[in-house]
Amino acid sequence: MKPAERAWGRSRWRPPRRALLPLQLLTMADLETPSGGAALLRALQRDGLALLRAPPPLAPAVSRCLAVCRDFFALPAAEKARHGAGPGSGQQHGYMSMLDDGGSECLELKLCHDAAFEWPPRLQRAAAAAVRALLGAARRALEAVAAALGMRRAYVAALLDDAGASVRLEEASHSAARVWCYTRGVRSGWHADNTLLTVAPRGTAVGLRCRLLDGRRASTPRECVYPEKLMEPDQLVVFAGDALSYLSGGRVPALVHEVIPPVCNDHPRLSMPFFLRARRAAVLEPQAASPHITDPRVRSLPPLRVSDLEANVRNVRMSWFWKQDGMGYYDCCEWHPDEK
Ligand SMILES: O=C(O)CCC(=O)C(=O)O
Ligand SMILES: [Fe+2]
Repeated sequence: MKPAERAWGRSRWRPPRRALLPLQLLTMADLETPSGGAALLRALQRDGLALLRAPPPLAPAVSRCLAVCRDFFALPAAEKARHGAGPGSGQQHGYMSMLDDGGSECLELKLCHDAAFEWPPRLQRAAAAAVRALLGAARRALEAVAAALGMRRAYVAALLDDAGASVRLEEASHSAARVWCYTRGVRSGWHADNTLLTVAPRGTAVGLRCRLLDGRRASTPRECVYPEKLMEPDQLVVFAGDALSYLSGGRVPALVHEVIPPVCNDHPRLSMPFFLRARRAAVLEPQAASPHITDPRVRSLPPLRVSDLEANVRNVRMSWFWKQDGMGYYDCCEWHPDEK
């Protein structure tokens, strides 16, 4: 043993855990302070993602929801199909099977469902607790980032109108959790989410792979990170999607990521990312959000309806100047089938 190692072994001092992480780790209390918000923004800009220690009720609520969902996914296909609601004003939600092409299936659990949606038995209460906890954390993270960006608080709040279930669905925020079941171990494909922010507890197995931003070209594993390898059960990974990226005029990049689920049909990987989205009818206006921005490229960004961003009309999500920098970070991105 070398002397330095012996000294280390005797010392009672241990480096703080966050020093071991290549990723920024924040608490909910950090988000209440300007320096915490600035640290989250810096991490989203530098790495593309950050870790957030969630409030104590979150982890048990998510585990309970995943346990009920696991039972649901084990049901016969015809029974599961009864709990899907096709695209409509509230968008597709409930059960969706992509087993034939993507090898996965999921339950999209929204805050507001349209009348066609029938909850799977036992799921509603477990899902509501988990979704509410994830929504709370995601909103706090968004408020903190928006404040650090100097965005108008009232503008951002108005994008997220989560009024009760009786509202018109087009006018309601369609934030949602997706419980994914990667039944056949097929990779999801690289993509950026269409969200303002995505927050996700770790899945039941490691599978999420993210392109680190300063890696830029993501062709080698060294430039990617599997955040779930670093995460504790009470932590969330937080990253931006294209809606926040647009609203910030590219100051916050949307994280490029994919899922490489383990191939194990008996114990498929389950995950529960939460997508914080604006109302579908809302219009994203970078200048209105941040009137102090003088960059002419940002000032010339036209207002963009959330539903157009989500439908990726005329490939709008690849047209923005910060995606044209030639560095390849956004290369090879695919859109989810329901976003085409
Ligand atoms: O399953 C996961 O961990 C993430 C899924 C994902 O990236 C998505 O639904 O957009
Ligand atoms: Fe995603």
